[in-house]
Amino acid sequence: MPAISNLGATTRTQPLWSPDKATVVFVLGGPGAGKGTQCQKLVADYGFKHLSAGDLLREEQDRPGSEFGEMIKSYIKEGTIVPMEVTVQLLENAMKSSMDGGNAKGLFLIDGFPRKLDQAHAFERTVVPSKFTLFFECSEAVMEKRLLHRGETSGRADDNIESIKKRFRTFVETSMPVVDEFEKQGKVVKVSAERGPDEVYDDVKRLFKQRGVEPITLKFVQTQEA
Ligand SMILES: Nc1ncnc2c1ncn2[C@@H]1O[C@H](COP(=O)(O)OP(=O)(O)O)[C@@H](O)[C@H]1O
Ligand SMILES: O=c1ccn([C@@H]2O[C@H](COP(=O)(O)OP(=O)(O)O)[C@@H](O)[C@H]2O)c(=O)[nH]1
Ligand SMILES: [Mg+2]
Repeated sequence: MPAISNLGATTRTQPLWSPDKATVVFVLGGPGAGKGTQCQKLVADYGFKHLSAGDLLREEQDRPGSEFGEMIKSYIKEGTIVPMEVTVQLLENAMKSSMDGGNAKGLFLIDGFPRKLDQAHAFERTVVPSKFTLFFECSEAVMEKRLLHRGETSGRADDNIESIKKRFRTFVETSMPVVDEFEKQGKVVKVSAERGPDEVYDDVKRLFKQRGVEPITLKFVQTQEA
């Protein structure tokens, strides 16, 4: 991944792309709601590039020589939101390299972002306005169970009960206002995320269709049996 040597993105006054050059669907929901799991399914069927803000931050945290590594580590452990200049720049860099590298249509699922109003405003003002937000609704009891299970193998510093409780609090206090704001604009697609991954995905597909987003059609060569 390219280094984030400058954090200029958020100082621009115009978006880098117009919505006809880049289609961004934000994917939100509490920690453990299943954002990453559903994004993987969507990538296979719709040709989106999946960008997880959390993954990009963890990658920058572990990049040798990063001036932001220690800062990112402590925000993640505490379940708080890394200053938006860093995250918006990481996303912009990843979007540029995806579009240079074959994602000519510029289809993006941005997973776990924006988690705070300042990030939402900065991204839409300086990178590209989003198409809509896919929001996974899930109770804390279910999310906690999933995260503790994930923590058995994830190696993540924040999949433990102390960090999970802090992340829930950040989600309610800081991230839900983002969903509320997009909802007022009619830009939220809500899905109940408590059933199994395939049942949840059936709803996602149905709702994408309603929003005019269709799967990639694969052309099969028909073979005839003698
Ligand atoms: N619908 C589901 N039912 C049960 N477990 C799920 C479901 N979706 C995801 N999981 C599991 O729950 C954990 C959290 O899912 P993940 O996709 O990483 O969520 P998020 O990105 O929202 O934190 C993972 O271990 C995943 O395998
Ligand atoms: O825009 C973002 C997205 C994530 N994070 C941090 O990264 C952590 C993990 O995010 P991720 O999306 O990977 O967690 P998930 O919800 O998928 O469990 C969050 O708790 C935050 O501390 C952040 O600061 N800004
Ligand atoms: Mg995730």
